[in-house]
Amino acid sequence: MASEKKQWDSSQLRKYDLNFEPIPRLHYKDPKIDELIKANQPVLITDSNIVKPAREKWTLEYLERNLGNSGHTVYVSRNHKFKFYDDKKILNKNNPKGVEFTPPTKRVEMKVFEFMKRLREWKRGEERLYLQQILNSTVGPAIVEDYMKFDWHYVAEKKNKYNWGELTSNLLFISMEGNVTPCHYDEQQNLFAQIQGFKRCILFSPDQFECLYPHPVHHPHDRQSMVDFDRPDYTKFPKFKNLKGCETVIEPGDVLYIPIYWWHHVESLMRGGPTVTVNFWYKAGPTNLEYPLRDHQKVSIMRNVEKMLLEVLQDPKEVGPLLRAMVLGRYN
Ligand SMILES: O=C(O)C(=O)C[C@H](CCCc1ccccc1)C(=O)O
Ligand SMILES: [Zn+2]
Repeated sequence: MASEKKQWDSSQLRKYDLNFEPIPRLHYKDPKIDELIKANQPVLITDSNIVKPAREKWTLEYLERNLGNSGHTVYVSRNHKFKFYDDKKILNKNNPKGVEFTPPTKRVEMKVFEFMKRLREWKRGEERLYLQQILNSTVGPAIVEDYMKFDWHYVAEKKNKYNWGELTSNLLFISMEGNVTPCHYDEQQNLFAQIQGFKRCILFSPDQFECLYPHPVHHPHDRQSMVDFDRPDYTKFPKFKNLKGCETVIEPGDVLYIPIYWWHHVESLMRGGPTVTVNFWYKAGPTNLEYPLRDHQKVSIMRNVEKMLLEVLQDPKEVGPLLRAMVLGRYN
């Protein structure tokens, strides 16, 4: 059969000093999908109807007409990176225990027609925009109607089979081509449904924690890697060169399972046009402690130790010295 025209090529992927295994791509009826999800392994699910109505209708024009007239959350960046930060951890007058921090991106409320205008008129080199909006009652009725027609039976079946917690939110992402969400992990299970355009997703398992150097838990960039993938500082982060990951390029109609605590770097392909994604975030299900512990459970334990130490020491500057005093020369 005529070879399918490849819809993108490797020149559209950013170059990193790393190489990756491919993430398995399986048809949504393939039972191997369940084995992988049960084992908390990433898998790309193709040809599903999970977000079928969106696949059929959510063009940028349709979204502009139907996303509703309230302001939407848009991040603005002077470069291609949109490193997420948690406002609640920034030092300010009503948060004296916060951290001195200059946000790398601006967050603004923007009407959808203004966002779309900026998208259409954007020239390379100008500041970039990234709309990241929770799908809730503020969106127009047509969007709500399409949302109700997602294949909720399929996602409910997965949720129950793996005893995930409840669905916390669906976020809508509308990104300019070339935008990057730097490497981070979330404490939620994630079904990541691609609607328009192509996104390259690079994933690392929780056991790569030592190679990715996350910011301290109390930092606004909690859960984000400190390593700049574009210019890694191998002196500060020597283990970054041992990093092992897997990657895939998701296409419209694909759904990527991003397991809880798995690191992920996401980029909208360069010169690939705007991208539209909807994610499904689920809380972790109840976990009974079984031994040997899973790697993501150790990450959760480390987080709790950092939180507890900050709680009792009060001063973030004392946490490092105490941990070093406790382990150096004793536990190594
Ligand atoms: O769905 C996910 O988990 C992603 O990381 C998708 C990612 C945008 C995420 C922005 C963000 C990062 C951290 C906390 C809250 C929001 C993308 O697609 O660019
Ligand atoms: Zn994420």
